[in-house]
Amino acid sequence: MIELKKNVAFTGPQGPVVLVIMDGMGIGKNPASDFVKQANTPNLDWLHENALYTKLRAHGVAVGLPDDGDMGNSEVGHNAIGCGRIFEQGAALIGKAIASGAMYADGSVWHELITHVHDQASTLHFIGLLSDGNVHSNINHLESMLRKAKEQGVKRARIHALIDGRDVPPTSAFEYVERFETFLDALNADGTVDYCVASGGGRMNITMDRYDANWDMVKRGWATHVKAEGRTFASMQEAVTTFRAEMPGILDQDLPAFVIERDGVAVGPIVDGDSVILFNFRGDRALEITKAFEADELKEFDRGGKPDVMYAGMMQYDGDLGVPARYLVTPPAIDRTMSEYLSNAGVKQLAISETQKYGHMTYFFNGNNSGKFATETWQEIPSDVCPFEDAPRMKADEITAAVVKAIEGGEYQFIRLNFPNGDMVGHTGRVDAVKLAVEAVDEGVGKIMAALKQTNGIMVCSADHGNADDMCELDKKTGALVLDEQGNYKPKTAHSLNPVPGIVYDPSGLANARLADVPNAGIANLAATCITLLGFEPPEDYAASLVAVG
Ligand SMILES: O=C(O)[C@@H](CO)OP(=O)(O)O
Ligand SMILES: [Mn+2]
Ligand SMILES: [Mn+2]
Repeated sequence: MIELKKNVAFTGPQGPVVLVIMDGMGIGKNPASDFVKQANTPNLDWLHENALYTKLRAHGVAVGLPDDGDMGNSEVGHNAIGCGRIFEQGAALIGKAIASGAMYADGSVWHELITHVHDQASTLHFIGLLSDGNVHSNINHLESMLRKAKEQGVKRARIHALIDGRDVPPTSAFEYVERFETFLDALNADGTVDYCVASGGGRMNITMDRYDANWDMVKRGWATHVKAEGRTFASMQEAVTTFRAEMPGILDQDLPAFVIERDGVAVGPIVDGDSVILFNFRGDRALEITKAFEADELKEFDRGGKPDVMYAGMMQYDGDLGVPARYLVTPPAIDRTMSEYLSNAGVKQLAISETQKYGHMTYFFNGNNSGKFATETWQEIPSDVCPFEDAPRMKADEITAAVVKAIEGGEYQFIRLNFPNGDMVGHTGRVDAVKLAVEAVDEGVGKIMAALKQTNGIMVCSADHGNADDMCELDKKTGALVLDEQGNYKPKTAHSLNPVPGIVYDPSGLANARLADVPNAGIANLAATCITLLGFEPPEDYAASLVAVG
């Protein structure tokens, strides 16, 4: 059994240690684009001046992504925070499996899927996010697989393309649509194959729901991709153009569903005998559509008959549940998480957030496993199903109230929570709402501080990556706002490459916590920090604690 040693110099605070993750609230480079900075945040400002405060890296190789051009995201961020080490993540592992050819080797799942298509004289389908955001998917992976399929004699492929605008600029669809249609034209040019887009829609409208927040999205995705039911167009280009003309200002992520037809017939319903690859590698938004393909019985919606297909995910999405049954690349083996260590040490732990980020604090935090350790309690506050720019406080007040109650109750020694506001509202690109979102988080932090002061507990406050800190496009060289022809800034909906705060607030001072000298500190250092503040010595191979105590 993995164990923690007690620290003799400091055996833990009287009250709990509370880890606050302010999702998507980093430290911006330009105040004009930084709506964390622009918001009224008396509590965070006070902490900046008076608490232990440092900057932490939360993107690129610091969280296991292929390179420092990759923005952080919730999956890799919470993985790093929860397991205290940096694992090479999905995006990097798939890139390597493709480059080495291991993904396509004889005996691989890929090989099985292709053999199935040959044996059944059927169609190979791909469903996934069409962008190079590298958060949920990468269009390069899709293109590599299509080239390989042609090489291996697959005659018919159909792509069900989800439009992004959330990990890439908000209305950048054509960049990917044009690139992809040109790519397909080249593959089809010699007449030996028939590969085309069959359906699609905005990623926040169909298919990619998470944490059971809104199964209607999956229901719409199923109707679109599998049943080929819905509004029809001759091409993806035509669909996007039409929707934009009909709904001025619509963001790519919200585009309605579309089905592609030729001569009055849908080109690619998914039918018995087909092979289906979900080419998204990240699990949260892949688990529900995977369930729709794999489960014998589904209570969430009526599938109207499930085709008998061979289904695979790009990765295994849930290590505990073993979902999906087939996957192309093995995920990082994230083990010995902080939750497991603390559970073995008998530390009672509470994880809490609202639905939209609930799995971040549980499943992602525990290394993409949905199982709970013995001393853990998980609490979900149901999220509203609404545009979050219209309700930027989201459930911050309810989360705060539950955390304060838990602090005062004295049952838990470690409480971890996620405030989704900065990120979820940040993704809408609506800067006024973002300010209100950040202010709601600041108020929550203030109330948690007050409760910790009463109980002699300690707060560690940070973020998983930036978003609200970078709401406008900035010039890559000068850092100045990029303006359009009318002199308006260009809104950004994606995460940022910015660092995030690492704050330790110890109102009683009993831990005698002081910042340690940790070069290149990142969010992976937060696990050892919490363990240290709880009165234990962190595991030797964990990224070092940001503080020394005792
Ligand atoms: O909404 C999501 O799926 C991602 C962005 O693609 O955001 P986060 O990583 O913060 O969950
Ligand atoms: Mn996040
Ligand atoms: Mn996000």
